[in-house]
This record gives sequence, structure tokens and C-alpha cells, in this order.
Amino acid sequence: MKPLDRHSFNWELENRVEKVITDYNLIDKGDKVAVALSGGKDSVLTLQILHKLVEEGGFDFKLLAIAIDEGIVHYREEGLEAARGQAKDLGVEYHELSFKKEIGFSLDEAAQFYQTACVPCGVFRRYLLNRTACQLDVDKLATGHNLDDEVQSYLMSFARADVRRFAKFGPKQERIHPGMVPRIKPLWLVKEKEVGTWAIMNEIPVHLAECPYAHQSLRSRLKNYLNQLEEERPGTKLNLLNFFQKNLRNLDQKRIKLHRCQRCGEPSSVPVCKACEIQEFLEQKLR
Ligand SMILES: Nc1ncnc2c1ncn2[C@@H]1O[C@H](COP(=O)(O)OP(=O)(O)OP(=O)(O)O)[C@@H](O)[C@H]1O
Repeated sequence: MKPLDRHSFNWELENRVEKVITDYNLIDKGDKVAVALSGGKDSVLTLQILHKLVEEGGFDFKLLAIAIDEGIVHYREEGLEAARGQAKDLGVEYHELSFKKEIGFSLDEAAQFYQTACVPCGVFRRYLLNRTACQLDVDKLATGHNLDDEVQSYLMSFARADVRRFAKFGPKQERIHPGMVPRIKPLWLVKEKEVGTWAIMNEIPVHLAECPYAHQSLRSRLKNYLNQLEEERPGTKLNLLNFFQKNLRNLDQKRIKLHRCQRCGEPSSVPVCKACEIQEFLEQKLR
């Protein structure tokens, strides 16, 4: 087998990401784009490629980064160090917030009340990322979600019969509410394994450890299953993505009706948003 040439590998990867950005019109001229930066390999690759497009690719947008400290001991601090280092090296404006300060509890404190810690974690993280992006006048929030993440997410929606989520499929979300910053996924066509290869080949200082709560999730089980399938039948993940793309992309994102949460004023489809509901529950439990 021919050895992988680092430059050709990087070139192909960067071009594939750039093609998704242009084909799906992820970024408009003059946009303010915030990368949700965990310090993991996917969000670091996203930041690096977007930074390169601005510096060398003739793209005209402003880039910044937002990192969230969920409060997971022996795990998150290393990710945050990587995130701070990346933002500093690239000269990208960096904002860091914590669950403890903004919500009142760390994830480690909240986790004991949940079968899977991913529930409060995902809710509070999305809440803080969106709220901060809005406060900073951000036009697009870029995440490091890759092809594997996307396929897992949609299989999870099937498993939970969560039809509403299907409308969020794809590399770009529409602005469905003035208080909701649209999300973009530049790594939509990049496999997780390729991101790992990129990080190792280029000796990028990223946080590679797995979250200590990950094993509790349905996502983690689906991930193992899909990796096994991909090993036996290469191309399965891309086939699934293509199938979803053909069948889910026409669902109207605007049909999801959002109002303002009665408690915090953030966008919500129910009178009191999930973040406030969980926060209230935790206040009672931990008081
Ligand atoms: N603590 C965080 N702060 C900011 N953004 C985050 C954080 N955790 C996750 N994200 C965003 O959500 C995306 C998907 O989350 P996921 O849990 O898969 O991340 P990860 O595996 O910890 O790190 P990465 O995806 O960057 O390798 C990340 O790529 C990143 O854009």
C-alpha cells in the first residue's frame, strides 16, 4: 500500500471542506463566524481550516471561538488548554464560559441525577453556545460535527422516533428565530477516522481522551456498531448519509415554531425551555 503523503492528504481534506462550505453556502461575505471549540480534534480542525480560508483562501469573514467548561474533572481542563492554545496561536478572539458560573452547577454535580449525563450536558452546552453567540452578534456557529456524528445523530432520532429532529439534518441550519444562531457543520463530509489521521500526521496538540460519561449514551453504542459495520462493509456510513440527504433535506426547518422562554427569554418551543426546566430541577435537588 502506498504511504500517505501528508501534504496531499491535507490538501484533499481542506478542499473537501471548502467545497461543502461553497456548495451549501455555509458562510456569507462579511459574516461573523464562531467556532464551538472543545479542544478536541474535530473542532480544532474546523478552526484551523476556517482560519486558513480567511488568511489564504480569499474568504471574507470574521472568526472567533467559544469554549464551554462543563465541569468534568480530569477531562475538560486538558481540552480547554488545547482550545486556549489553538486560539492564541492563530490569533483568534476566544471566549470561555462555565456551567458552574452561568448555570450554577458543574456537570459532575448534575450527573448523579441522570441515567446519562449527556442529557443535561447537551442542553446546557447548546444553551450557552447559542446565548453567547447571540450576545456577540455572531451570524453562524460552526461545530466540529463530522460525517460519523451526523449519521449517529439521525440513527438516534430514528431510534427515538424523534421526527422533529429530521428537519435539522444537513450541513447548515436556517435562521428559524431571531434569537437562534444558525449552525453550520464544515466537516459534514469528513469521517472521524480522517480527522484522527490529520491530527496525528500533523502533530496537532489536541485533546484526544474520551469523555468519562460517553459510555452511558446511545450515541456511543451506535458509534461502535457503525464502526464495526464500516469495517465489514466499507462505505456504509457515506451510504447512510446519502440516504438521509435524499430523503430528509426537504423537510421544512421553518415549520419548527419557536417562542421566547417565559423564564430566561431564550428561544424555546415550549413555554419554559429545557435549560430552565433542568436548572430548576437541579436547584431543588442540590439546595
Ligand atoms: N466544551 C465545548 N465547548 C465548545 N464547543 C463544544 C464543546 N463540546 C463540544 N463542542 C462542540 O460540539 C461538537 C461536537 O461535540 P463532541 O462531543 O463530539 O465533541 P468532542 O468529541 O469533545 O470534541 P471534537 O468534536 O472537537 O473532537 C464539537 O466538535 C464542538 O464544535
